[in-house]
Amino acid sequence: MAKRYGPSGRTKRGGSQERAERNGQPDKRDRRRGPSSASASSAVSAPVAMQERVKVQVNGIGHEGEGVGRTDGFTLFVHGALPGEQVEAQVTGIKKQYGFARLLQVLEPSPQRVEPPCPVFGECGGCQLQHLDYEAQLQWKRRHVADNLRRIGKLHVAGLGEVGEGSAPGRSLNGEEEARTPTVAALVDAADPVAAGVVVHPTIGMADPWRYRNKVQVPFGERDGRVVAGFFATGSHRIVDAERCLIRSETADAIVSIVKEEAGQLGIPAYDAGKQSGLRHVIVKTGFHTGETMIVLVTDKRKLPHAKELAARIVKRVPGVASVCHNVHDGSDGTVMGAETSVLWGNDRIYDTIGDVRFAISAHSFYQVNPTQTEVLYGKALEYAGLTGNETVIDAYCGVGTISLFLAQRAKRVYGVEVVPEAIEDARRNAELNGIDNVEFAVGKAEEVLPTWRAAGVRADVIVVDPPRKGCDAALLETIVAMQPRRVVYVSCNPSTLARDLRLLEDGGYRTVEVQPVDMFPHTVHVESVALLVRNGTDR
Ligand SMILES: C[S@@+](CC[C@H](N)C(=O)[O-])C[C@H]1O[C@@H](n2cnc3c(N)ncnc32)[C@H](O)[C@@H]1O
Repeated sequence: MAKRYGPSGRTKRGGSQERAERNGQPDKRDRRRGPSSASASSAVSAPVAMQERVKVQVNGIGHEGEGVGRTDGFTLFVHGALPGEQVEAQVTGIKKQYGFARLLQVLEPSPQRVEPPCPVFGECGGCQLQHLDYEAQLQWKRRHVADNLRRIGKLHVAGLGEVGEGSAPGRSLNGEEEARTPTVAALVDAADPVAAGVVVHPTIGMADPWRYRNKVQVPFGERDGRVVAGFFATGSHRIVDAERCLIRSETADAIVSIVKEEAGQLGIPAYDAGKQSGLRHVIVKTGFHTGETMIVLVTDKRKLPHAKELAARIVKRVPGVASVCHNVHDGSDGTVMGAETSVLWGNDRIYDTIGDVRFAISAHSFYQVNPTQTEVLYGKALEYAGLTGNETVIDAYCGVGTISLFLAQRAKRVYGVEVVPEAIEDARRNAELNGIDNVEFAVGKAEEVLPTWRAAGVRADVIVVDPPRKGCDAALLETIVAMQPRRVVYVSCNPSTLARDLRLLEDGGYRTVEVQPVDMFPHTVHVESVALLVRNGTDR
């Protein structure tokens, strides 16, 4: 008889489900998560009723890591269920085209189901896939990228058939499908690579996919006169008190406990939304290669009582602390830090290296959070750029210049553009720190700055883009097409906007040669990838 898994606290409902139940209206995200657009226009009357217990055959993974399955042909989203499983679930929300259900028990478990090692998995909003074997996570991420390229980008993906063929949207790659997928080497060596289609490589995972984050942001609060610190429960601002997190370092775990303890002893209050006064977040950043640590204490008021004493006590107990800062954030805009930061102890920045390049990291700097995989990702971007030392390269969306400086070591000249002025200050400082003088940074929107560079006579051989989740502005893509670089390297944290943008570039005369997914965020649904495009008529 099949082993039965109880729902436990680990299979709690997700945020969008709660939202949908609250207001009875599909919000934007709910609409996005519906079944395939092909059937979206025809209303289907649901064959299930609220609270009904149903059997669901699960065949996919949704945007929030939930199982996507069917009962009587009706699509249900079930948190905690996995592809290939049959589960019993209770219907908790019904829309025209789909519904939500709470997992009651797994009747036929997937062979890829594993026991999540974290005791708060499902309750915490941080990880979504700990119950799926790591190899299977990597396979799903590859498939997810390929599906997006095919469905949204209308690209011919090597080995995965044409649009409309094969798997349903969101369907996971199971072992059988993986076995049918031709090997990458076979595809790359194919006599006609254009006809073979875009090669989506197997996701590059981590040898040890735990404790990988170099930055954590821990919310602090008060409940029943007690300080709580941990993470926000899925889809809410309720803080779940937790001392350990398996994707942050043990040092970060220890630091958070120490701050909690010392602040308690000094009588420093934690943030209480009603009273709005006290310690709101503790941020810990660590240089992976240097071991240097920065601790940022975020409060809602300018005054942090016993601030220096607290900093001194932390430094005494934590080896490797190079900086303790105080940041004031009195808003409720959903961001963690405000604009004002002062140093309580040590320096205003720490240092780390990526490859041979040294970077200064301040309290505000954006810096990739998985240092091991960042080297893999940037290494791929560098390989795809195909530099010989004679090229002019543009790095759009350059942040603090990480990719720009990485590329500058192999290019004639690199131009970086970024919209945040402080990031460009950091980028210039980082160039100086490394004695790199063949880079030029500009503040502004990439879609506005690139046309001015073009007008000024800049001719790019390679353009690298690394946009935020919403992808590239269409005006930027048009400028790229007009500038006709030999290669475009697209680094993306969102496969759907990647696919949309690749379509525009393909229509503008580029060919997507290959895409490499890199697992920057193990145990989450996030997928990072880097794509190589070449101008039609050029060899890769
Ligand atoms: C995913 S990050 C990449 C940063 C950098 N490449 C790295 O790896 O550290 C995207 C960056 O694009 C910047 N950005 C957002 N919109 C922009 C725009 N329209 N033009 C230029 N930069 C933009 C953000 O501030 C952010 O630094």
